[in-house]
Amino acid sequence: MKESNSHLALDSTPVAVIGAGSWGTALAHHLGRHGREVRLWVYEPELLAILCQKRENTFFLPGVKLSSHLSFFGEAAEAVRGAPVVIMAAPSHVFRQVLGLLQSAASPEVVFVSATKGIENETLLTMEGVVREVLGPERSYAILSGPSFAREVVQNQPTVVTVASRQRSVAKLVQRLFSTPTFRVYTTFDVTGVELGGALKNIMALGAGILEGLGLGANPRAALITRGLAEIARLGVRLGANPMTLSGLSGLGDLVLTCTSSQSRNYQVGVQLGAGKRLPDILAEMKMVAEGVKNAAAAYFLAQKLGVEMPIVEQVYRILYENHSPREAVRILMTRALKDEIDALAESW
Ligand SMILES: NC(=O)c1ccc[n+]([C@@H]2O[C@H](COP(=O)([O-])OP(=O)(O)OC[C@H]3O[C@@H](n4cnc5c(N)ncnc54)[C@H](O)[C@@H]3O)[C@@H](O)[C@H]2O)c1
Ligand SMILES: O=P(O)(O)OC[C@H](O)CO
Repeated sequence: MKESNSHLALDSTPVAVIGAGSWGTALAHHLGRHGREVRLWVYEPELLAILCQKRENTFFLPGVKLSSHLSFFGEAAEAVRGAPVVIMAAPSHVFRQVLGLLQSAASPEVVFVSATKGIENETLLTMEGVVREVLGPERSYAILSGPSFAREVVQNQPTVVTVASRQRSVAKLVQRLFSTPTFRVYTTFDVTGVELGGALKNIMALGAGILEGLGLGANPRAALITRGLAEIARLGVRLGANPMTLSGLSGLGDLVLTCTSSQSRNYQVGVQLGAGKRLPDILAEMKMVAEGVKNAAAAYFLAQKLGVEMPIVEQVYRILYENHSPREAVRILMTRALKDEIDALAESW
């Protein structure tokens, strides 16, 4: 992709955040409290009314008085009109549909930043692919990802993430936009690696939760993180990612975060599955998204299509969609053909 916008600079024009879930709200608040005007698009009309009245996202991030620099919009096209940067924070299964709502209003020069971690089920594309299909191949695009729970970001806990763009000037612009003394942003060119690391760790977090729900200990969790990373790298490298990216913040960093913290929604879903609860019952009680649930199917089919071995993803998929027993899944993983560890790792790295 050509460096067409090396002139990129940030003025005081408001930026848009599309999606007022916990992450979109946290990112908007983060920018707002550092003085940037932010237009936040809200999908639910009831939530829009509450935000306008109380400046609190009672649906997805309750208990936070949002920055006075935020304004709230029910029309996505209105929120993005004139904005130099559009931050997409809609879940991956509606990302394409939401892009369609704002397509005609976004200027051709706008920088799209995805804060979404996922793979589209129907096309097996990450969000970069979806943006290019919907808006055209020449759009400036970046992905912001890494270990970052929304709640901790609003609490100003030190958070370190990565922004990837195929255009260095775009990555630098997004780095400048978000960086503060408590929110540190690294840059990279490796969009594929950053997007796959973020999407695939959600499936591993489901797996770690399942182990916890089964009452298994710390040993299997450490094994799952390590072998999970090997699987992520195997698929990532096959799709052109730099393996070093997968051991960075957006890969290993986010994998460790979500496989070891009950703050992770994916981990929480896994715990309930491991404890014997049925997936439809778990999802019926959740307002928030656990991207790994849909992404397990996308990753499983992507791996099948490419002939990449992903045994943990396969077992998580079978538990979610084929009603397999979590305990049996552990048995299958533990009794696979015995291997040399270095040979097995060398396949992926
Ligand atoms: N929450 C976090 O801590 C966090 C951190 C980093 C990245 N992310 C990623 O951010 C993305 C958004 O997740 P979230 O955690 O903000 O969501 P959330 O679970 O907090 O909220 C659900 C979101 O989905 C939206 N939504 C539901 N149905 C919709 C529809 N039909 N059309 C448009 N929007 C619809 C809701 O409006 C809301 O914004 C995900 O890809 C997630 O992996 C989340
Ligand atoms: O709550 P989760 O599992 O969706 O994880 C949220 C973020 O991706 C953590 O970086």
